[in-house]
Amino acid sequence: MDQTIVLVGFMGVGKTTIGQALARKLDFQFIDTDQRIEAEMGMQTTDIFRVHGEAFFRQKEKETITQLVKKKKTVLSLGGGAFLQAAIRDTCLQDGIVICLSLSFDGWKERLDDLLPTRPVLQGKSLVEIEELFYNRQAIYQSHHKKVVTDALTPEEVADEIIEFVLKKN
Ligand SMILES: Nc1ncnc2c1ncn2[C@@H]1O[C@H](COP(=O)(O)OP(=O)(O)OP(=O)(O)O)[C@@H](O)[C@H]1O
Ligand SMILES: O=C(O)C1=C[C@@H](O)[C@@H](O)[C@H](O)C1
Ligand SMILES: [Mg+2]
Repeated sequence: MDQTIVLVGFMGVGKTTIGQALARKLDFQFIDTDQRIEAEMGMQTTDIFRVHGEAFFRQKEKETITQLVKKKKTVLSLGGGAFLQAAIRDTCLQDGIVICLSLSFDGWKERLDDLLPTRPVLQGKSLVEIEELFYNRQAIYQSHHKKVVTDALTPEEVADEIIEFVLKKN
């Protein structure tokens, strides 16, 4: 099993944390696409949105993911909005194993304070608007090979469930 494992889901569901645990267990490389874009641009995501605009970020995100999903032995953690683009969904479903990480809104809300400063799409929104975005976004994450509900699981347990799935699949 050497195919790239792609983690998708809303901001803060645990893609980076779980992705790192998963990569360590599988001895795969871990790449977070937000971090990759930030390193290339030498700017934080919030500043990329502010200076260059969201459309610029989305284009960069598409180019970055299209290239990285072709790698082997990699866990790829996507930005929370990446699956808004059909081209990204298609390439990930074709070339990778797509795992959707899911969390209830109640569970997610507990992480909100940590996420707010660094997530441009949450800034300036009321809790009601954020909840609406949370539910509206769920449709795009339904393009996947496997969904894991993470509310009652530690990152290690989620990683183990993903490993069980990918080993069975191959
Ligand atoms: N299974 C879990 N149980 C408890 N806390 C978790 C779990 N997974 C992640 N967390 C915590 O939730 C927060 C958000 O996690 P993380 O940064 O990995 O999310 P993300 O999906 O990568 O977010 P983003 O899309 O915004 O980059 C972190 O503080 C992390 O420690
Ligand atoms: O959900 C989103 O639209 C985003 C999520 C983050 O991971 C970043 O990719 C960026 O802040 C946009
Ligand atoms: Mg992340």
